[in-house]
Amino acid sequence: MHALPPPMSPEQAERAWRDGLARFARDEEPAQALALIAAAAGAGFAAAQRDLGRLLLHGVAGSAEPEAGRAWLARAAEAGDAAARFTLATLALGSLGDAPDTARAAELLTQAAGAGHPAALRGIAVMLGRSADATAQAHSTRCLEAAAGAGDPIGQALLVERLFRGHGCAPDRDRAQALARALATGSAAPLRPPPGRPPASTALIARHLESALAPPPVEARLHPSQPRVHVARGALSPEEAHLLMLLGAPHLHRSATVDPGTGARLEAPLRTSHDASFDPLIEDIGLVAVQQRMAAFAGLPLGNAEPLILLRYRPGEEYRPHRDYLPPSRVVPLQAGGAGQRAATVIAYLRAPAAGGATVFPDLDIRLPVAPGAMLLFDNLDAAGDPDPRTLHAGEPVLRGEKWVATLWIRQGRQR
Ligand SMILES: O=C(O)CCC(=O)C(=O)O
Ligand SMILES: [Fe+2]
Repeated sequence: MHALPPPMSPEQAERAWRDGLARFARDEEPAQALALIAAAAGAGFAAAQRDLGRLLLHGVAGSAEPEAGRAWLARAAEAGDAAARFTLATLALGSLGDAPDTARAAELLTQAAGAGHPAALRGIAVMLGRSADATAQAHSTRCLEAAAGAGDPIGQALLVERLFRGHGCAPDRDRAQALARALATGSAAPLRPPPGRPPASTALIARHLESALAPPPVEARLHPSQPRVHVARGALSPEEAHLLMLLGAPHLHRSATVDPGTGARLEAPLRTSHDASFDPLIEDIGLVAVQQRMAAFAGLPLGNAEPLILLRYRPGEEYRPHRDYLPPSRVVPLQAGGAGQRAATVIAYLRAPAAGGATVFPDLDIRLPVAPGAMLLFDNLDAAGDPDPRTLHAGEPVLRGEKWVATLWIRQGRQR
């Protein structure tokens, strides 16, 4: 008979959890580190349950075990852990390809925000900030103030912009500048502390989440029949565009293409931009909502999408004429249980350069200048589901300023 391990006291559990995290931070003995955190989780320590859940979800010390990960996160959330609630909210919104459950996401977000969780407060702020309604705007600014006050650097950067432009609040350039200076020097700025209760009701948040996931109305059908080339304007709020840039900027690197023969990474003149890929596991409500909206615009589930890619073009940089569908050697067909071809591409335009950078389709005689906040959808396959060579397209060289976009390549079948 196996002897059961002796029960852990809460103090011992906390010590095991901290020890496990420290070992991860030092990059030593991940299996032992995981075992320590698992022991603390088993003893009922909520923070350890949350971290174990996230480690299993990410597959950090072994292969990913998403179901077990979710179960541990649920236990931590039940015990009141705000960060676990926030992680579950991003999952409920469908970051990993589940059908979105906005009511559940709103409930979890409200709870996490009520406990002062910075990213939850920021997520609510960005969602409510999409609305022109004055009450929603006021709630939104309060949440952003609270996120910034709780030390969230992205919330602080968004708040600077809001104060500067007077979006959702009175413009206050002095305070915006003081805050920007304080952030640049890393000193603590005078900010409002996080709230002791939820800053907006669950019902209000659920309503705004619902509309944030809905497909934007098509404004122009530049090619109405297959392959569709459709445009929606004002599909992203300026704050959402800024959020994507802030989240991805630290991870930008020189774009590369893949050699179709060898699969090797090539820094080719085809694509001279910088890019960053958003791992679907990144926990951010605004990031999930934008991706859901992009997928909905294409009429395909987000679960079929590859990771969203952020692209930045500086003067002289371009994406020369290319097609987005993959060489047949890199496609596992649907019938073989794979995700199939890249059925559609959705591009979200985040920032316009001062000159240049239009997206063009030479064979369809289409030219789309960059309009921040717009989304472009095009099919890559013909009506029979085969690659359509007429989808040849390019990002023209940027002449002045910077062009930022985010591209979602969506497969025929489940990818996430
Ligand atoms: O930047 C552009 O205008 C086009 C981008 C593009 O073609 C892509 O990301 O696949
Ligand atoms: Fe492309």
